[in-house]
Amino acid sequence: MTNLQEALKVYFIMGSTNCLEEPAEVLKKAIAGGITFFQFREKGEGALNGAKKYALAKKLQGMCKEHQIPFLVNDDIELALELNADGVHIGQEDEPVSVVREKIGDKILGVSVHTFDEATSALKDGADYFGIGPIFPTKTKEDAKPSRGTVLIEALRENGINIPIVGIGGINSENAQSVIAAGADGVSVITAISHAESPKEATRALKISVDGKR
Ligand SMILES: Cc1ncc(COP(=O)(O)OP(=O)(O)O)c(N)n1
Ligand SMILES: Cc1ncsc1CCOP(=O)(O)O
Ligand SMILES: [Mg+2]
Repeated sequence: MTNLQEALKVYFIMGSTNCLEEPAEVLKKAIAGGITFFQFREKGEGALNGAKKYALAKKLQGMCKEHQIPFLVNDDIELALELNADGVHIGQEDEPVSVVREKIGDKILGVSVHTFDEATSALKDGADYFGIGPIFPTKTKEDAKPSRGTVLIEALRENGINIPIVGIGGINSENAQSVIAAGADGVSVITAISHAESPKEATRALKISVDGKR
């Protein structure tokens, strides 16, 4: 496996409902800007299902493969297995971490955690990395919890928990460095790239911010 900590730096999450143009076009531009990780998250009003969802996932996976970018599937374990994806991302309302670990073997398993207890359970049950957020307010996820800044990331690091962590929720090139400074290894974003006038430039700017060059 690639070094996960390093690979999580600029983590783009997207599905057709997040895009202002063809999803493949958006992904192509994000790849040109330098994303390091990708999650297919086909969710929300108007989301694709069945064969159409599979076809889009397959197309985006092919693009990621061409550029050696890990391709994860959000929530849908069966789709991830069918596609032989690099991994899955699940949250507290999805299937239990231990069950998913059993199903996916040594594929990458990302888990959303919101409290210290959720984090220690997920760690014990086989998570490879944590997604923590919303860090900042977001309109992208309707059922998101209130934003809580970077307190949980800081608490985990202060307690010696060194699993790879990405922050999520309302992150952009202006605030990404503060998430890294709190102890995250990377930032995961939807609209900062998918709704940008130039997804390529937005990705570049995020990368610079994560690398602390501004
Ligand atoms: C990297 C990353 N972190 C958190 C999430 C959110 O997962 P979840 O809480 O299961 O919510 P949905 O994305 O399924 O709506 C994520 N997808 N990715
Ligand atoms: C999926 C998810 N989980 C917590 S916040 C969020 C949405 C992030 O989207 P954005 O980067 O547009 O705020
Ligand atoms: Mg989920």
